[in-house]
Amino acid sequence: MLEKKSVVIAGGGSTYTAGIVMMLINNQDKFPLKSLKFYDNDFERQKVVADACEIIIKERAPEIEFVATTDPAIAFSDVDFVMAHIRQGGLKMREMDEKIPMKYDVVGQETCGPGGIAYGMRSITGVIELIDYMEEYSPNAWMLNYSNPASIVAEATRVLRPNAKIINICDMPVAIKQGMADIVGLKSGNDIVDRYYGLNHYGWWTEVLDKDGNDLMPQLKEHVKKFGYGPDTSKDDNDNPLLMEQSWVDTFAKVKDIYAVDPDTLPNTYLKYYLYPDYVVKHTDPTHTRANEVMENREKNVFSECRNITKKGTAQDTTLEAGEHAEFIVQLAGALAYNTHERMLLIVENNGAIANVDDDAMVEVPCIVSKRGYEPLAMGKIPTFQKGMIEQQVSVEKLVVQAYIEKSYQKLWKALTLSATVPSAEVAKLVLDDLQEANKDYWPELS
Ligand SMILES: NC(=O)c1ccc[n+]([C@@H]2O[C@H](COP(=O)([O-])OP(=O)(O)OC[C@H]3O[C@@H](n4cnc5c(N)ncnc54)[C@H](O)[C@@H]3O)[C@@H](O)[C@H]2O)c1
Ligand SMILES: O=P(O)(O)OC[C@H]1O[C@H](O[C@H]2[C@H](O)[C@@H](O)[C@@H](O)O[C@@H]2CO)[C@H](O)[C@@H](O)[C@@H]1O
Ligand SMILES: [Mn+2]
Repeated sequence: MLEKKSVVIAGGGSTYTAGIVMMLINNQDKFPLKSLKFYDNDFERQKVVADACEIIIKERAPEIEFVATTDPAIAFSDVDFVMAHIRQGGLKMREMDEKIPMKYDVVGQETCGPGGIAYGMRSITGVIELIDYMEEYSPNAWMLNYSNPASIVAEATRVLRPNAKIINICDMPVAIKQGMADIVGLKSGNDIVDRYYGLNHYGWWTEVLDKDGNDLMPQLKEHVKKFGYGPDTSKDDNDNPLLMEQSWVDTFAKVKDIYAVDPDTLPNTYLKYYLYPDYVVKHTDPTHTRANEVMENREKNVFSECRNITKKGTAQDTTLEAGEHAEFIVQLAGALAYNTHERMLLIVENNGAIANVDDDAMVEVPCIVSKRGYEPLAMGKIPTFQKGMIEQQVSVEKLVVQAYIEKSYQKLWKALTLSATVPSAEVAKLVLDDLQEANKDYWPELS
């Protein structure tokens, strides 16, 4: 009989909250809950999701105590896990992050390049606040953090709260592994055992095996060479839900060109922003970016379905469902709670995991997760190409965090200048000045 746990979801009004609730409910045999709380700093937004989730819980797992609140003392008391996914500034500020760089023909992206840097400068404040609430009200709890940009958030928490029990995570490798499983005919990404190294949204696979130890890389490389992580276009058998959206279809297909640069490894999709920034700019509509698509699709759909459930008073035929994103965070909580020793990709302090990268870099590598926390696996020495890229990007992320702490315009300018997505210091300054103006309600005042 497993001991029941209590969870607070921070960012209760997120478009991902309902999916995590569905996953938690479906996993009551593996991760039983005593209580589930929602916390958000926007009462109205959270209420839409909370009202629907209250109905879902009453219908499917009425034994779980449910509370939604904007009061940190209520939210963070007596919990074992904080599952965090806040978006400081909301999707409206994401739109700014994406559109401002595009004015100067620079990649406009949520987590990469100047947009990611701008978002990082907003997120640090919010995530540090959540850590402080957790440490005040439930000092033994773990925070499992999805809030982006995960690399910059991870570096900030390493520096500002070095002893905090926070694990920063990303679902992109999880989604890619599901894509790999589809390519080789395995059921799930969980059937894959991998070796991977890099930073968040910036990494490479060196080994992909099945559970019997068979090497899947040759088959995957044959596929990726032709189709990236997209489906074989000669067949009509794609059922990956992510590939229902054209922008993700394009991203998965572009992996073909990322792979061509280093055919010894298999890449993370996000490397396209650093290796092909000119292509990305050329293929982005500066007046209608991904933030617009998310507001018009995922946000609209989730919120209208939640309102629908509340209006009907039942969720019996709901379209809300749990995906890989929810599966990963619930699986991680289960591994920490019940000592499963599962192998998972986490964003952790390097300390030798990548032998020829600085110890204090926040890297993404496979870890063994148990009641004691996580133990990173040694990935050994990496080649010159990846080492050079990683050192450049780690420096960008460190400069952002230093700029935040020291309130330094100069350091932030250096961070943008050093990003592989930005062509010159001059362009970096133009983009930075516009981002600073747009973020004046969120960033520390820089001088
Ligand atoms: N790490 C990953 O791989 C991964 C995957 C998917 C989403 N995400 C991240 O998850 C987050 C949520 O994404 P979304 O599209 O659902 O965003 P969203 O805007 O729909 O939801 C975020 C919620 O956080 C709340 N919020 C913002 N600042 C807050 C604060 N300081 N304290 C408490 N609540 C706060 C907002 O009111 C909102 O309800 C984003 O940071 C996104 O980038 C990360
Ligand atoms: O543009 P968005 O908001 O749709 O996505 C941005 C996020 O993209 C990645 O997450 C994917 C994930 O890989 C996939 O499994 C599924 O859950 O969709 C997610 C996006 O909707 C990325 O890892 C995140 O960091 C981004 O925020
Ligand atoms: Mn991610």
